[in-house]
Amino acid sequence: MSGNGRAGHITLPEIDSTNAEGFRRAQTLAGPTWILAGVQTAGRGRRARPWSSPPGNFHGTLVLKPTEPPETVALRSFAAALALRDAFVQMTGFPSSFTLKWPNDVLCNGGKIAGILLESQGLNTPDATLCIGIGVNLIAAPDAAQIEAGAVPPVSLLSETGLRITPEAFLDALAPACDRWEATFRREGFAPLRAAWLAHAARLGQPIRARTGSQTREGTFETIDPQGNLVLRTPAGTLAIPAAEVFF
Ligand SMILES: O=C(O)CCCC[C@@H]1SC[C@@H]2NC(=O)N[C@@H]21
Repeated sequence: MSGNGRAGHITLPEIDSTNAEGFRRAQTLAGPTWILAGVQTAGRGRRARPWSSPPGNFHGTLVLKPTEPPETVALRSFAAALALRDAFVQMTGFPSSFTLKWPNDVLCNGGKIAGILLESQGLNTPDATLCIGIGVNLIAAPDAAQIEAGAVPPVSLLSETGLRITPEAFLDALAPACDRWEATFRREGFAPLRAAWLAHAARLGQPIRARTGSQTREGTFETIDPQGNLVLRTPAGTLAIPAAEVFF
């Protein structure tokens, strides 16, 4: 997602979190930069969950300096999900295996293979930083016992396809895919990303549950709207939900 040419790469053997490192380095970086780590000792997931980060899996962060307002910056999670799916399809040749789960998980044969954590600081200021953190279970998935009841079970690329892909080889596919979706987003806005995302959405038109705080709503997954909200048709009416945990 460099926008103006290829992003730089920094590879580290071990770090607490590539997102944390992205923020520490942000003001020293000349332009968009990938930070790749062999191991994370404090990998973080969405909703303050830990992210299992063993050697052989992909743990990387793309550090950007966005100039747009927060609601536009947030839409880059869809660009990242689409880029991830493109990279998986390129590496495996199995397009039908990879689907997208709102807001920003990538599934393989219905199991969670990758997650995205967008974190930002100082948006709307000259020091604005966006860290797009991406974790991919290339060779190992966390134990299903560690996962919340009802959540999509984790899988690895190795378990699902038999392919052993290194993190470096994965980045070679992912970085250009991110650049392509970033260029599309800048040129044409969210509409083409929304259309592509919906074309690969898991459970579209089907019943799902969306948990926001202590409230869980059941309904039909209608679409995502032009702001990226989940649109859920419920007996009480149609809701546009900006943030939730989705269960199938
Ligand atoms: O909860 C999720 O699904 C998102 C997981 C994101 C994990 C990645 S691994 C690289 C980057 N660094 C982190 O600490 N987290 C993200």
